[in-house]
Amino acid sequence: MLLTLIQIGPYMAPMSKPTLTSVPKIDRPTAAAAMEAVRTLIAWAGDDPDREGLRDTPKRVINAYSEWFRGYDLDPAEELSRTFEDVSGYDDMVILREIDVESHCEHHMAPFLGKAWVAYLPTDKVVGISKLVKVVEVFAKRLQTQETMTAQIADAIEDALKPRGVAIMVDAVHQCMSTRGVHHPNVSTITTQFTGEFKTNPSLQDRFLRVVGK
Ligand SMILES: Nc1nc2c(ncn2[C@@H]2O[C@H](COP(=O)(O)OP(=O)(O)OP(=O)(O)O)[C@@H](O)[C@H]2O)c(=O)[nH]1
Ligand SMILES: [Zn+2]
Repeated sequence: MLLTLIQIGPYMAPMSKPTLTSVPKIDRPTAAAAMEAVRTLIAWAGDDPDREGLRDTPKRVINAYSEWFRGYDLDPAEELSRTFEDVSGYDDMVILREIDVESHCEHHMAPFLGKAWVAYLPTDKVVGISKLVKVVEVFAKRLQTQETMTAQIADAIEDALKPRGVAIMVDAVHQCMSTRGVHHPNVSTITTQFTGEFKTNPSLQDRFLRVVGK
């Protein structure tokens, strides 16, 4: 699956065919223009952007955006570039449980919050376990669908480590469904992506799912 890119406004430059994990190349507007856009949204919501309590809000919002969307400036391949080969023949799956996921849906820009489980079957090398958490972060800190994010995490690990297989599960609650729209706060969404032996070997897939406990 490839990212669908829609040509919008003056910020989108012509680009080459994207890969699953690439980001659009755009000319970013200035901080001043972004803060002006926040003032417009405040007024559109019905409040006065010059009111004392709201005067610093545009600055706070763009600072918050820099945190929530910092994944556009991060490269998953770089996070996974340092590997270790001396693992004394260890060749079974490595699983990271319950990695916190804080992302934003690309449809409403509302948070979706949950957990990710990341597993891979090493070939001749392993990667530092914190780097796998960082890969989840790279993709979570972008505007996402849960399906795309799940596939991108698997793809980045596949590309970098060439493992015998990758298994990813994400379980998250979307605030666009809990605080608006259908208002169902107790629904969570589960997505999975299996590659290699996790896809072809049902008993390996079962072991992963038992660890996850779903
Ligand atoms: N598949 C998928 N859908 C998502 C995700 N995040 C949000 N959505 C859905 O995106 C859809 C957008 O639907 P639209 O009809 O275009 O927008 P809307 O009128 O705001 O829809 P409602 O949320 O149903 O009010 C909604 O059904 C959301 O629940 C996601 O990660 N994956
Ligand atoms: Zn949404």
